[in-house]
Amino acid sequence: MPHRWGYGADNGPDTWHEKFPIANGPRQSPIDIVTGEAQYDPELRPLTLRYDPSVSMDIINNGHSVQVTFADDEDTSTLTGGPITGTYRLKQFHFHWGSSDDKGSEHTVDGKLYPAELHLVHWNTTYPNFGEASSKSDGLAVVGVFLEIGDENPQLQKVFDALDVIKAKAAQTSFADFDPTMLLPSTLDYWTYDGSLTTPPLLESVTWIVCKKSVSASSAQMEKFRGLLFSAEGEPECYMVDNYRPPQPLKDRKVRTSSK
Ligand SMILES: NS(=O)(=O)/N=C1/NCCO1
Ligand SMILES: [Zn+2]
Repeated sequence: MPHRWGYGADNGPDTWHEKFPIANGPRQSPIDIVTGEAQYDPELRPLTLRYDPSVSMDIINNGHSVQVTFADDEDTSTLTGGPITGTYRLKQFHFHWGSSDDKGSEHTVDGKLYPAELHLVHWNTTYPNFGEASSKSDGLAVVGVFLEIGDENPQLQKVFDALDVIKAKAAQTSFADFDPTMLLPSTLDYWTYDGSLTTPPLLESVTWIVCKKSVSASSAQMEKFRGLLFSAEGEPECYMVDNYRPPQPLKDRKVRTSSK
């Protein structure tokens, strides 16, 4: 059985470079966002996120995260504007979280870790599909949203309610009519930089768009993420926690901001 990547001691982020040498590449993600270093760029446009709930399909435990997938054969759920040119289609969203509320996000802000981070993954429609786009330098755009501990989030609750039936790796269930717009913060000011997937194959094809404003989740809701398993049915149970890659070197990159 191949030695699959994960977040454990013997297959975690520090080992990924063995099979994915790009792990030490020039534009890896996530990064620590040093707010004082971010450059305001007046040419950055507002984000336009137009999502159609009718194309949400299912929710799956893929062994690394919980992921909601969307039908992406038409421009029904798209990202335009912001730092990108053209139209990017929503493929899926997923989360990263910690074993406790003091960690879990992938990006950090002035060294601050959030309890979780939502990633909305989009691909550039100048390419035929996600797979092709994922190997191009401008192929993907991921919108990151931080989750903070606060009031219970009724929109997120729909995701949490589905988790009980997808506890083990590879489990999935239908997840129709979900509008991811409801997961977005009230204002869409953002930081942006050129980066990579934060999970293998770590391809350097992502324009990162990290929202400045976070959304809330209650501690009880956060606890529900931690009930998921990295392991499949019949395997020794391994709880899905700390499924985040730590910040990587900024190297020769600048972070821009859409607002002063
Ligand atoms: N955490 S991430 O960079 O969004 N990773 C992925 N992998 C496949 C799609 O998004
Ligand atoms: Zn992610």
